[in-house]
Order: sequence, then structure tokens, then C-alpha cells
Amino acid sequence: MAEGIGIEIRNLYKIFGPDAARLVTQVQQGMTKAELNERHAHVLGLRDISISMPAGGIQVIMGLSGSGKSTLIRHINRLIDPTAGEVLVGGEDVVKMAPEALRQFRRHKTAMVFQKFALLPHRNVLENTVYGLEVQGVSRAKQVEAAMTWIERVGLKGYETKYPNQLSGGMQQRVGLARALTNDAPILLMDEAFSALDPLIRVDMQTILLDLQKDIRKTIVFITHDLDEALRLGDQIAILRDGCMVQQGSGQEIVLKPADSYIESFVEHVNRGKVLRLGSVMEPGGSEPDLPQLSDQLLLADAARAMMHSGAARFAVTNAAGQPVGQISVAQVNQALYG
Ligand SMILES: Nc1ncnc2c1ncn2[C@@H]1O[C@H](COP(=O)(O)OP(=O)(O)OP(=O)(O)O)[C@@H](O)[C@H]1O
Repeated sequence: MAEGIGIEIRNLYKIFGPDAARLVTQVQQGMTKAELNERHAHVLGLRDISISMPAGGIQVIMGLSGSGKSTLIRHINRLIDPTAGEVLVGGEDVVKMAPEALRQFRRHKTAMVFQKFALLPHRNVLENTVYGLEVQGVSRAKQVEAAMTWIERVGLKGYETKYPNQLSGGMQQRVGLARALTNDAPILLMDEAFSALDPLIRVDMQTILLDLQKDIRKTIVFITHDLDEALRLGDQIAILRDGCMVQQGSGQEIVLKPADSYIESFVEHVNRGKVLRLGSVMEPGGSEPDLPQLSDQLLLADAARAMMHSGAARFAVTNAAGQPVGQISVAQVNQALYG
């Protein structure tokens, strides 16, 4: 199986309009999106974006409508050419690829899962799932073997001969996921992939993806405008506004240290008890002897419950190896929960 490869985006700019190449210098020197629009009738899509997406991780790109999320993800398989900057995938600059190399790259290194599923209506589940391998010219036996594996893994065994219009939205998106995984590309690009689903189905799909990712370890780039989804899925989260990067970091960092009032307004309604982990809010270092122990991975809501049952006031916080890495009091947990 093809495990993920790293993606490195460096100083990426995208200006939409015929004179972009000339105007980018002025944007690099500070011309605003509004000025570019008013004076030159060009649209600033992205400004100076740099992100390092580690191999095998889930990188979430978040932001409101029009912030540049789709523009950014489309640079990774070069559906969009940048005005300036580099997009390195597995060390190779996608922007410099010749047409044939680019075609091979798209076919073998990337797979996409779309918000609107994009299934072929006249093909059944199996035939939709084998599609990518069919295009690659893989033998029919291998196509079916791979497709059946992933159809089963996404929970669709027994539905192989159903057609898309016989399936619910959630099941159609399972097909979308099985199809993408059957391609066995190291990179999975997911543009608002779960946004069209009902809330409970959406959470189910997130669970399926997280379970699968423990085995497949692809590099997943996941676009969403939903903070809960971002916090659940993202090993790293990047937040865009008006084409600019406002903050990058882990979900824990973003909730605990929002970079500005824009991000604060995103995170203020987060259920901190279900997002923050003890290890993120403890006093790091050693711990006093003989304290009762709690895991650094505990969610604060669970930690608060465990503390209440224990009756102690202070606790040692331990890592996966059971070693103390810090300590925390009931008051500190309450402070982190309620501010
Ligand atoms: N082909 C294009 N020509 C001109 N402007 C464009 C083009 N594509 C995108 N834009 C502009 O670039 C900016 C970023 O758009 P983009 O679609 O990447 O945002 P988004 O965050 O994905 O939004 P949404 O959540 O609505 O899809 C917007 O101002 C948009 O109008």
C-alpha cells in the first residue's frame, strides 16, 4: 500500500486575472486584496501561503467561504497554476512538471473525494470503485480484488451491484472514499467531502476515516469550514482568511492560543471538555511523589469526572509509557474548561 508522502507549499501566491504575473510583485510589496480588485480588476486568491504537511498526517484547511481553501487544494494536483511559489510533493515541484509527468502524477499520486460524491450514475458500486484502476489499465482481476477490499473496509459489502441512486448520501460518500482508496495514491485530497451529509452521518464518516487512517497512513488534505470537524480530524490545522494564512497548528494550540480575534470567534463555542487533552493544559515537568495518576491523553471532560471520583485535589499526568510528564489540580482543569 502506498503510504503518504510529504507536501511542502512555499510562498504561494495566486492572483486571478490576465495580468497576474505582472501584478504579483505589487501584491508581494503589500498591495491589498481590495486595492488589487479596485485598481486592476484582479482577484487575490492566495497570498504568501507556506505550509509543511507531514507524510501520513491529516492536514485540515479551514476558513469561511471565499477564504481560498479550494484554490489552495487545487494547487496540490495543479488543477490551478500558481502565480508565484512552489508546491513540492515528495520533494518534486509540481509546478515544474511537464504535461506527461503531471498526468502520471495526478493519476498515481493523488486521489480526490468530492463533496457531491461525483459517482457515475450508470455504474454500480463496484464499477464506480474500480474506475481509477480501469483508467490506469490495471487487469480486471486486480481491479476487482482491490475494489472489493475497500468496499468492505468502508462497510459496503453486499452493496456492490447497487446503483448510486439506490444509496443514501452517506453510502454514496462511502463509495467515493472506497474509489479514492482503491487508486492507492499516497495523497488523498478531500474538498468538503463530508459537508453535504446529515450531522450524524457526517460524524460516522469522520470515524471511518480516522479508523482507516490508522492503517493507510496517507497524507490527507481535508478542507472544511466546520471547526468541530477540523478539530476531530486534523493532526494539523491551517486557517485561512481572505487568501491569507491566519494560524497554523494543532487543534489544541488553536483552541488554547487563538492567534487573533477572528480565530477567537471561531473557537469560543468549542466544547473544550471534548477537545482539549490533559497534556495540553497541565503544568509540564515532573510531579510531586505519590499523587494519583491520570493520562495526558484524557479529554478534560473525562479528566474532570475521574478527578471527582478520586476526591484528590492534585494529580500526576503520565505519558503513554506511564512516566509522569507534569501535574495538574482540579482548579486548573476547571480554569481550562470554563476560563
Ligand atoms: N477562477 C476564478 N476567477 C476569479 N476569482 C476566483 C476564481 N476562483 C476563485 N476565485 C476567488 O478566489 C477567492 C478564494 O476562492 P475559493 O473558492 O478558493 O474559496 P473557498 O474558501 O474554497 O470558498 P468556498 O468555501 O465557498 O468554496 C474568492 O475571492 C473567489 O471569488
